[in-house]
This record gives sequence, C-alpha cells and structure tokens, in this order.
Amino acid sequence: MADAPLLVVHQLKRSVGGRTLWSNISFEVFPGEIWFLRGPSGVGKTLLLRAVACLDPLEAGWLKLSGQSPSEVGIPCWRAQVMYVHQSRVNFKGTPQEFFTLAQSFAAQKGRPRGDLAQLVADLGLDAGVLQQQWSELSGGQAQRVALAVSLALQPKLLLLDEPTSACDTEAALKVEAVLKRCSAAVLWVTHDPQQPLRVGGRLLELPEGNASSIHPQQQQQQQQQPGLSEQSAASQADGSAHGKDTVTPQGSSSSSRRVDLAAASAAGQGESGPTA
Ligand SMILES: Nc1ncnc2c1ncn2[C@@H]1O[C@H](COP(=O)(O)OP(=O)(O)OP(=O)(O)O)[C@@H](O)[C@H]1O
Repeated sequence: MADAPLLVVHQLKRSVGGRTLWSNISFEVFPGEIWFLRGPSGVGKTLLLRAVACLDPLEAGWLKLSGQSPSEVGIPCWRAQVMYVHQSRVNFKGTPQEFFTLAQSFAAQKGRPRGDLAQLVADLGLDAGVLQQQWSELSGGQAQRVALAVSLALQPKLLLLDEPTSACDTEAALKVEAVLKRCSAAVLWVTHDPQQPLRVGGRLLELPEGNASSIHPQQQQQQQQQPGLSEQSAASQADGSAHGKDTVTPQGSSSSSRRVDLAAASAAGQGESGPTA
C-alpha cells in the first residue's frame, strides 16, 4: 500500500503590507522525502516555512500532519514533530547541551524518540566540546551545525531548514548534506545553492517572484503524465537554467514520482532516473 502523505499543504496564502507574496500554495510531503524550496531573496521562503511550522497564523488554506490539523494535534505537539531550524543563531543563554536538555523537558517532547546528539555532532564534523560552549561563542558555521544536530536529535517527523549551510564552508556543507540524506525525517530545505539539490536529490518547490499563485495543479498533472518532464524541469531549475511557472513541480503526490534522484538524473543527462527511496 502506498504511503499516506506526512504533510499536506493546501492553498496557503501570505501577504505582507498589503502585498500578496504567495497564494494557492499546495503540495504534499511524504515520509522521508527531501524537498528543496527555492526562489529569489524576499519571495517568502522563510514565511512559508514559518507557516508550516505554525509559527505564524495562516491567512488562507490549511495544513495537515499525518491527516490531522494543527488544532487536532495541538500546537506544541505539532512543533515537536515539525521542527523549524532558523537561519539565524539560536537565541539562548547557555550551551547547546543545556538547550537540548531543556527541549527534552517540554511536555510535547515527553515519550518521543531521541537521536544520539554526540554522534550527530561528530557526523557534522564538529568536536564534542561544542556542546559545552556558550551558543554565543560558537562560530556561525559551528552554531548552524550544532542547531541542526540538536534538531535532528529531537527526531522530528519533518525538518524545516532555512539555508542550513549558508555559514558553512564546502567541507562542512557536504557533511550536512550527507547527514540529511540519511536522516529519517522528511525535510523541507531552503537553499540558494543551485548545486545542492543535484548533490542531495529530492524534489523542488520553486517560489517565483511576484505572486506564486502561478503554481497550478493542472500543470503538475500534465507534467506527471509525461514521464521525466517534471524531473527534468526540476533538474534544469536546480542547474539555474530554467525559471518560471512552466517548470514548477510542487505537487508530487503520486507515489511513482515522489522521490527523484536529481544527481543521477543530471549525470545521466536525462530527466527520469527512478525513485531512490
Ligand atoms: N514579520 C514580518 N513583517 C512584515 N514583513 C515581513 C516580515 N517577515 C518578512 N517580511 C517580508 O516578507 C518578505 C518575504 O520575507 P522572507 O524572509 O520570507 O523571504 P525569503 O524568501 O526567505 O528571503 P531570503 O532568501 O532573503 O532569506 C520580505 O519582503 C520581508 O521583508
């Protein structure tokens, strides 16, 4: 039996200062999938992550996690399962270890599974000592990876990552990518690096400049009827060579097109390479 979607995003809308940033945003994320969220600076990627994390109220549309709305799940439990990792440094007076201990004490975290924080820190290329340093003393790249390690150790079902490698050097970024590739959570990942989706594999959600209501379900259906087209479009977008509504592939709800290995597709010089998970 095909998996049910983990997250359903239905016709979300967001305006700021009377200007609609995006509307009619609909897509589904299945367990374990990686989605890259791309678009020009200021288009509203962070605000979309915040909406999915239930950090901002929804202007229109609805969300469901494993078939339940935020009010059914309860906002603290939603946020325990749908974890947003900020672009900016964690604002916490204390060490990452203290932060992790505090987070585990929250009622919504009780009884939930835990990952091995020390191992995650090592896998991300950091010394174990960073867990005992003050957040404020960590470098930007260290702070970014430690925040990711803590979030992964809390084992959310969905990770919302806002440019998680923006402060990392190439070596550190590759380590982050490797860890995220094998994590069990689904990931919605904002990136400005056109090569990152090609290296990691996954699906693309492109927010075009202006009003992202140009994401039409009908176009997505047409793309899915032509094997390889949506994947090819995604690969060319990831390469920075195509833009615009014709190449948007946000609604990958059919199981056959769910997980696309963009790296393999690119290497093979063709669109479809089959599922990787
Ligand atoms: N709390 C807020 N109140 C009013 N406007 C906001 C608020 N937060 C963001 N904005 C505006 O909404 C727009 C989208 O912001 P957002 O941070 O989501 O963009 P982004 O696509 O993530 O950009 P970047 O790639 O530069 O991080 C911007 O014009 C920003 O100035």
